[in-house]
Amino acid sequence: MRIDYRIEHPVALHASFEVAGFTVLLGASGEGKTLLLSAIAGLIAARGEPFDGLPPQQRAVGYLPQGHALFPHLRAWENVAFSLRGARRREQAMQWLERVGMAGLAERWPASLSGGQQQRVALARALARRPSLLLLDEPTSALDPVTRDEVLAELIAEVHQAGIPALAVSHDPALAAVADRLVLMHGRRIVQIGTPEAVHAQPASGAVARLLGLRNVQRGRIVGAPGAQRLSWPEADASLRVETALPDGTAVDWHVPPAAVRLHDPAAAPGDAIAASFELRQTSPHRNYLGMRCGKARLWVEPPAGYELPAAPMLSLPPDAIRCWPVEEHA
Ligand SMILES: Nc1ncnc2c1ncn2[C@@H]1O[C@H](COP(=O)(O)OP(=O)(O)OP(=O)(O)O)[C@@H](O)[C@H]1O
Repeated sequence: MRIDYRIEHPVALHASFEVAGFTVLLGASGEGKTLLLSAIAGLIAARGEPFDGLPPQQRAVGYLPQGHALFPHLRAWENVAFSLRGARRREQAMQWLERVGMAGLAERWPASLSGGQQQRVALARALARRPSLLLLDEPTSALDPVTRDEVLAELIAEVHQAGIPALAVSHDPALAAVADRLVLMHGRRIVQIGTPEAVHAQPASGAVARLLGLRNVQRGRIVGAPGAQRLSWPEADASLRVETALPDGTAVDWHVPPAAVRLHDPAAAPGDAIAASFELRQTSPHRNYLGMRCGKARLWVEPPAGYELPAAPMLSLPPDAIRCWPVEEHA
């Protein structure tokens, strides 16, 4: 389904993109993601397709606002039945609750349900309207990481099974990772669209790289003519070797993958290595990162297994591992 909406107030925003399967619109706080969903749902004044000019109740959207917004004075099943009409509304509501694994808690009040359970009831309520488009505002924000992954897996399975295109807006890179399609918003416009694989392989800008949650996105400037270029990194008072076609003086966002950063003992460090000090360790089941302070900046390093950090480590960055993007005007 093609979305094309233009908002003038309270901020100017234009978004045009295709929603297919589980589509995630990723954007920083304040970009206008909630406004866009409200516009599509008909809750604020805006022009656009689909649903242009229709009052909210006539728009075939299932909208899950932030915090789920269940009616507190209605039981779980009554929340789901809210938009249903006819003698079978209770039965139908129960069928939707069954689908999201909540039939056993149908008589509960929203306040007695966990965040994940409320989310499922809200999803059942949105689906019960038989929408042609599902809108989800920050669907993972109220959930702890374990619940988040479970609820998300169910949500996506449900979206795929129901065959309803879903647009989720978020600034959570974890949500972006499970999308069928990613839409990146920066500076109140769409800056990149693609599968998570394609976007991760080629982020269009430093802003996109930050939105994807990449570690080690820094600011700098290209200095020198092609062939003899350096990357000036003021925060660390460093000048790095770099391979780029960008001209002398270009302000850049740049990125180096943590696994590409080399750690050295000072006695064996290359001439242009940067002095660093250990700040923190971040360990997860599959990854082990060291946060290293370099002047005013922190660089994340992913050392080889069993690596013993020297007392005064030095860091070097292979030029071919550094990716540079010109800084955008509005960045
Ligand atoms: N009713 C309003 N009056 C004035 N400004 C508003 C109003 N609602 C939103 N804004 C402004 O519009 C911009 C976009 O807001 P919006 O809530 O859509 O951002 P968002 O991308 O959803 O952010 P977040 O991720 O923090 O929820 C923000 O700068 C916000 O301050």
